[in-house]
Amino acid sequence: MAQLNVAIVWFRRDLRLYDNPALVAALNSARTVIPLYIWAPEEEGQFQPGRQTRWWSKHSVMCIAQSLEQLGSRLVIRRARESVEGLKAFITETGAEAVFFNHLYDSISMVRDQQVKDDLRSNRILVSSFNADLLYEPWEVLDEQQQPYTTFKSYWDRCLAMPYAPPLPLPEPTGPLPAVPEHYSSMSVHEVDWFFTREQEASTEALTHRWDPAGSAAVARLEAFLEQGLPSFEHDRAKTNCESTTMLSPWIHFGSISTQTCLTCGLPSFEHDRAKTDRESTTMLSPWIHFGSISVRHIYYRVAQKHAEWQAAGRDKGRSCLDFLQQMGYREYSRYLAFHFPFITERSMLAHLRAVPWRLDQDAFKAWRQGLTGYPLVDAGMRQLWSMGWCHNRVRVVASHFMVKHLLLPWQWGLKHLWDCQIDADLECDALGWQYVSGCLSDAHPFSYMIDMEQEWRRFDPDGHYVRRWLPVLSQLPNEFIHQPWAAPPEVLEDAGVELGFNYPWPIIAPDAAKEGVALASAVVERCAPSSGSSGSSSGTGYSLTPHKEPYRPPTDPSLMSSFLAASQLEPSSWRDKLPPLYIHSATGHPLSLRHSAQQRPMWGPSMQQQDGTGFDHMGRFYGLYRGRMGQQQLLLGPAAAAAAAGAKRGLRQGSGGSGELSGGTFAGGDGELSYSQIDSESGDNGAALMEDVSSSAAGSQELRWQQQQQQCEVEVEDGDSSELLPGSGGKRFKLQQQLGAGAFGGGGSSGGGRAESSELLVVPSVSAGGGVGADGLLAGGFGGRMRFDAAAAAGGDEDADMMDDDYEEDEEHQARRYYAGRQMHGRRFVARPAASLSTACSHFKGGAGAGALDDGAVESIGEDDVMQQVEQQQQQQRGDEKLLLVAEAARLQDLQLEASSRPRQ
Ligand SMILES: Cc1cc2nc3c(=O)[nH]c(=O)nc-3n(C[C@H](O)[C@H](O)[C@H](O)COP(=O)(O)OP(=O)(O)OC[C@H]3O[C@@H](n4cnc5c(N)ncnc54)[C@H](O)[C@@H]3O)c2cc1C
Repeated sequence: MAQLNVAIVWFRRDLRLYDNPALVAALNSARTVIPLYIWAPEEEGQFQPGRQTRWWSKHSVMCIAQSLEQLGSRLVIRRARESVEGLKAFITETGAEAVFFNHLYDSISMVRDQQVKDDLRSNRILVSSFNADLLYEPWEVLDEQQQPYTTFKSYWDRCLAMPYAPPLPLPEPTGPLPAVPEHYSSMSVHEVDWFFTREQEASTEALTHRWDPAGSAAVARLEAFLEQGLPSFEHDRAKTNCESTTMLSPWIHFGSISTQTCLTCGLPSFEHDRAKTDRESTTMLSPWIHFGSISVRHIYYRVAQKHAEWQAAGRDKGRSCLDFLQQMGYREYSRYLAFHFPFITERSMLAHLRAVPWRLDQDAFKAWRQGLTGYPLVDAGMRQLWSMGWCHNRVRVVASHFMVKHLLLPWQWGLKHLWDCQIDADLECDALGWQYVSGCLSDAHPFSYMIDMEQEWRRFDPDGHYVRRWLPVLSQLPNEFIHQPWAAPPEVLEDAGVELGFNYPWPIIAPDAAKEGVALASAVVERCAPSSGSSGSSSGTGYSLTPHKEPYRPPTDPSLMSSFLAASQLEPSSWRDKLPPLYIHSATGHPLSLRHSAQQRPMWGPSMQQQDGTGFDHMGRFYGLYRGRMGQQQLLLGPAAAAAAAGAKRGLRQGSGGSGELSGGTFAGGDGELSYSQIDSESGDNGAALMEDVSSSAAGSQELRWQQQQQQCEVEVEDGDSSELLPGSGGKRFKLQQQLGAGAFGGGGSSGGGRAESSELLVVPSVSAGGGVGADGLLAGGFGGRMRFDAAAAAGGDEDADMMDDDYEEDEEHQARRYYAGRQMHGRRFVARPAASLSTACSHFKGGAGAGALDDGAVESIGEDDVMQQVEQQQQQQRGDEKLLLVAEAARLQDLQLEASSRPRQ
């Protein structure tokens, strides 16, 4: 019987109507129940939602708002800097007497929720909170001494043996809900600033084609999994390609699904299928689970129900069911650890693991993020992640393990990167994953353990299907070499069109060297390990059980490290010198930092290797789709185009990565992802603030610009024929004092050309188009420089590739038309599209279009008239050498500005 007049249900990551105890309690307590959602990302500090999560939040909130409306209620959406303030203001406005919400377990939420309780209770407001996220609350599952468990097995065994079952999922309220009075204003979902910028929002548009955040979609996925995936989960879950798991995590996270719906899709084979990388062996439900769109209790009981059905039918699928539930158990455990040890997002659970002498190498980190490590399984995973925001758990394990062990990069960096780019980004699960792969938990492998990469690919992607899908540049390699292109004989590589160091990197580190590095680092760690039973550890496990949130510490604890160094009589610098060398490529193919040049491998091959644009670019990134708008025209561009497009827009801080990542294929190779690499955790800055700082990340690399500026690179333009560069072509040549063509043009745009011929940059019309004529265009280009170079040659050239600049001046109309034609050049056929000419006219798409020009089919719906119209604009804007000179000058100025803004802060 309702006793109160007005109560508020505060929705967070429990975005569903069924199995929502806070909603039920409110409905039972008050005559008017107001569902409230407060968007206050800033209060999450450095873990405020990443780009992908923002997209999901928006759509998830839209779904719950619709569901509430269907029942006669209304979701009130408010914006606040801090939820507490927003909540208090709304209570004052409504005169609410009670607030109901469901628990969250990350440290930021726990602190905030406690503050809410204290604040409201001191104002005599009733506050009640409930468990809607877990089978058991963390404080329910304790050992005999009433202490938390610190190994998963002991924890999960206890959960399975609990004397009482997890709460049954509550049904959805039936009948109409109390109406929310009109005068309580609400933002519409579209008014909320979900994203940092409009460009960022646009960059997530492609997610719409991949994901449906509605709770009903999660339920459908779960049901399908229970029928098709679960029976063989025990064997197949390691198939990493994609859908062998539920992908329910965001729904569950936001609470939009309940367990009943979940339990019928891939469950029967879960035990066999879940680890296979080349097909759908797991549920892929993680994003829904994360957002609570699906309830974990619903999943739990649907699996149990399914198990009972199979048993009754004489089918023994117990192993698969248990294996699957164990995955859910890991999620439970992540919250359990976060509750009892709230520092797990920042510090190793095992104290001595804080002594790992990390490499702190931004270039290596960047190569890893961009999928340019030269290890196909790792690179494929990172590209899938960029493209979909999701990849199979096994791939996450392999990729993160590679980062931590092969590259010796601090796991906290990886955690933040995944936080930014995963669609199911979930702080507790993310932290648990990283703590495990880094050996930071007492039941994890020790730090010295390294997974056998060969065994991984033989087991999880034996035929290379997964790698072929996400690294099309390697797709023609025979199975034998698909996972180790470096081992293929030259003729095999040539037949497959793979040019190591050019369209796919050499391995960033040799396996033996990686082992050496880990052995060295392990020596430090072991030295710092507490002896069994020493103080500071719990039960001899080495755990530091400090039960409160500790302040952030640098990845390598200096005090631990210095004691090791003192003991071993090593200087810090000499220690670092002992680490094995890395070979690093940038996204633009530029050798960012080639240390140990004596051992340097051949990096670059001939420039005309690129095929005729059937779906991948010169660095092996393949073309998907990027949707953009130019006037009324809908554009579909490849990732290079997207990269450039994003890069072209000055002030679009996250640059090409933002666009690239949505480009359907893989990531675009831009620097959007720099946002996290730039995060200085110690300062506690968040992604948003730092994106502002990464102003030079548009299309090229901050490092490049910085380096270039150091070397005072100058650009000059020379008239004349560039036949040495490209027989028969009549392009313009930019001479760079240094080889840093990329830097000279402020972006990847010109880097292809610049790098291709070492110190010379051939400027052909499409490069000027793509590389940028006009201020914005200077940042255009992305990594497609070389492609534009080729494309331009092909597009403008005759059979002997005779082209460009003169024709360009004299006959732009003719040239524009020629972009439609396929051309022969050096025996290769190029199909050049109007994009090249389009690029010159559209300030937003300048660079990309140039790249798009090569990409057969990447540009759609561009009529010839449009091209001509754009050429007209182009004629007005840019003419010949003078303009190019201006461009060069503007580029230099821009670099100066970018350099100033990107200079490391003091
Ligand atoms: C370095 C690293 C980072 C990770 N970051 C995240 C993250 O941010 N968000 C996230 O949801 N998962 C994370 N995981 C765990 C795991 O990779 C995903 O949960 C899983 O791949 C999701 O796919 P699925 O829904 O098909 O899983 P299924 O196998 O179908 O499992 C069903 C559900 O169980 C949970 N689950 C499964 N495996 C794990 C696990 N190892 N740890 C915790 N929960 C699990 C998820 O909620 C998942 O949706 C991370 C793992 C690693 C190694």
